Amino acid sequence: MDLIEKALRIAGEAHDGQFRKLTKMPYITHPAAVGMILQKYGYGEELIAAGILHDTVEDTNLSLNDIEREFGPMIAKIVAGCSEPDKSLSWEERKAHTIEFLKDAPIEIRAVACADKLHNIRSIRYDVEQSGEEVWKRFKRGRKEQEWYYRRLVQSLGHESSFEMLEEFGREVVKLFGEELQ
Ligand SMILES: Nc1nc2c(ncn2[C@@H]2O[C@H](COP(=O)(O)OP(=O)(O)O)[C@@H](OP(=O)(O)OP(=O)(O)O)[C@H]2O)c(=O)[nH]1
Repeated sequence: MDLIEKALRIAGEAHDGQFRKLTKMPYITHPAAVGMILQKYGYGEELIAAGILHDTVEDTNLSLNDIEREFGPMIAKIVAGCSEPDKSLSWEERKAHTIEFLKDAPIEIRAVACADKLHNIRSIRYDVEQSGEEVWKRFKRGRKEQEWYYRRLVQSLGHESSFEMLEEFGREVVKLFGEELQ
C-alpha cells in the first residue's frame, strides 16, 4: 500500500474519537494538515507519512515499536523526535525540553516539528480571529507563556540552519504575537 495512505489509515484509526482541544474538530485533521504542509514545501513521502503519524506515540495506544514495525526506523525516529518523552513533567519542563532538543535535532525531525508548530499557530490565529482571546483558555498556559514558547521554537528550529518552511513559521509567529521587542 502507498506509504501516505497507510499512514492516514493507521493514524486515523489510532486518533479515532479524539478532538482538537475543546472543539468538535476531529484530531486527525491536525496530523493530516501537517502532512499537507510538508507536501506543499516539497518534502517526500517518508516525511509526509511521519508528519501524519507524529502524534500517534504521544497521544494514542500505538508504541514506537508499532511504528517501527509498520514504517521502518527512519519514520520511527522522526515520530520519537516529535514526542514529548515524559508527560508527567510540568508544562514548562516539557516545552523547555522540546526547545533544547530541536536546536540540534536532525533536519528531518526539525522539518516535521516545524510543520506541526506551523499548523498549530495558524489554527490558534484562525480561532482567535473567529472567537477572540477566550481561545487561550483552552491551553494549559495562557497567551504570555505560549508567546514565549513559539518565539523560542523559531530560534531553536533555526539554530543550525534556516529553511523555507521555518521562514513562514517565523512570519506566522509575528502575525499572531507581533514583532519581538528587544
Ligand atoms: N493550536 C492548537 N493546538 C492544539 C489543539 N488541540 C490540541 N492541541 C495541542 O495542544 C498543545 C498545546 O497545548 P498546551 O495546553 O499548551 O500544552 P500540552 O497539551 O502539551 O500540555 C500543542 O502541542 P505542542 O506541544 O505545541 O505540539 P505537539 O504536541 O503537537 O507536538 C497542540 O498539539 C488546538 O485546537 N489548537
